[in-house]
Amino acid sequence: RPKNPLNLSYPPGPKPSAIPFVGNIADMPSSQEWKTFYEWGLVHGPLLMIQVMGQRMCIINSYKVANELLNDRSAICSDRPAMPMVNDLMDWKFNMGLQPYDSNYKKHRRAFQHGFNRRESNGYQHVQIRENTLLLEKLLNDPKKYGQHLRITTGAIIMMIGLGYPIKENDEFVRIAEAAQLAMVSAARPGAYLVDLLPILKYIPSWVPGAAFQKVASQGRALSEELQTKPFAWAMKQFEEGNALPSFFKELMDNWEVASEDLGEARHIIRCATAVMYATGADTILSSALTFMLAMLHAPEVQKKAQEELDRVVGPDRLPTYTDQEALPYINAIVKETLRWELVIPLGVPHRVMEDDVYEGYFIPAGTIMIANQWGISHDEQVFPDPFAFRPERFLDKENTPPEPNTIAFGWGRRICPGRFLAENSLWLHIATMLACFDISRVVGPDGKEVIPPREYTSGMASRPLPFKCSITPRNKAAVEVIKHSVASLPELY
Ligand code: HEM
Repeated sequence: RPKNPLNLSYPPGPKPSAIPFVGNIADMPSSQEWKTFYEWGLVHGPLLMIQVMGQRMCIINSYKVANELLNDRSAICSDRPAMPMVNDLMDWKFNMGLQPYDSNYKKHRRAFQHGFNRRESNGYQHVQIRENTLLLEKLLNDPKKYGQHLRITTGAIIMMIGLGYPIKENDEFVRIAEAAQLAMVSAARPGAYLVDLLPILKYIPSWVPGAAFQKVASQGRALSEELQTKPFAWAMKQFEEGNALPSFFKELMDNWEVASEDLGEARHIIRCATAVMYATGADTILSSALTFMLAMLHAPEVQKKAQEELDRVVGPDRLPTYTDQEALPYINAIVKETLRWELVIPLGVPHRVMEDDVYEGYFIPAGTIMIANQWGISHDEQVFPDPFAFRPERFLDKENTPPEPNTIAFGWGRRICPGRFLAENSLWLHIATMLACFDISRVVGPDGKEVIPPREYTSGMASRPLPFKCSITPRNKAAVEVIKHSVASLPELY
């Protein structure tokens, strides 16, 4: 087929190097890529193209363009780039999020959609309520360790929903999942490892000087193996003994045909899906919950307003819960603003175009990698005026409603995050109950002044705030009583 038959121009972008082939490699940022890509957008426009070692990549910095390319043309834009470092060397092929858009992927996706559609996701609210109530108690007793408590809570929620597994202190499965996830996200940054650009490198043994990635890869591979086998073996045993609690795993085992007509294949898909579930679910929810805490230190007036709403609608005698959702518009707006203000996956997960395409007169050849700069899109001041401020009010303006941040933060088209309903449920409950019970405030520094922690985030495919100090104190006696009473009324076991 003739390439670019009409000789159209490619989308604009920063000028490539004069050295043939290397393209824009020298321009590629090594951290916080989304900020550089956002600045490029201001110079070159909402759709730009770069080229690195012969690989073309489009970077999208606008909601409209992302919708038109990644949602409306999802049928030709849902493939993933080959990521040899992660997929082959670290053996993350089990992760449907990284699989090419083919019939195998579609089976994995179907299992996930079945397990986490809106109705199924709401069916796990009792898990979120229980673990969240236990979190409030921990924060009452030991608020300084909030980061650690939150991590354990999100891990506990995911393990229970995914596998029906109650985590223990220093839990082995949590350790495996966290270590594997960390290895994966740091390797999956666009261009983090040269091997993704030069796939031939994957055949170089690890003792060759400069081939450090081989060592990283072999550690990653061992973790991936543990992640796929150990928790699954535990869950299978429970299932076979008839002791399995309701979970994503059990739902799929009971209805395995949704994954495949063939039992052997269905089991394989279920094993992969449960491993993916806790590899993708815990860290992402944790990151958004931490962003909320950080935002409260930046926008104390928001916290006051939210607490007024909670006092008026819910009152001092009980915790807010899911049935209050509709009556709490300001809390709902905070959840939206949390998803917009800082992004859990700032550059999304890259898509890959499967057929030549033309957009607004520009040529986009098949094989181009499409990166939606979700951070940049969420900070487009044409769409979200005063984008760096944490201002939930923007979602309450009936005349001028901006796009819903959950249509940005969770990605696009046929690849949109299948865990989004579950994630939003967790984040909502966390935000509503934290604001009902606690004042989240700045600590006072040695100079007697309040410290506002900077908005500093880790680099990598998934991003979260760097550790920051904050003070978490019960709002009043009633809040302490409500927490204690709620914990006491929890059933002893699931
Ligand atoms: C605040 C929390 C979360 C955020 C912001 C988030 C965001 C995302 C994004 C941006 C993508 C890529 C979509 C695309 O390619 O355009 C994605 C994919 C995915 N997410 Fe999430 N996610 C979150 C929580 C979860 C949870 C709780 C689960 C599991 C229950 C989950 C499972 C997945 C899976 C399996 C994929 C791959 C989908 C595919 O390639 O078809 N995520 N997520």
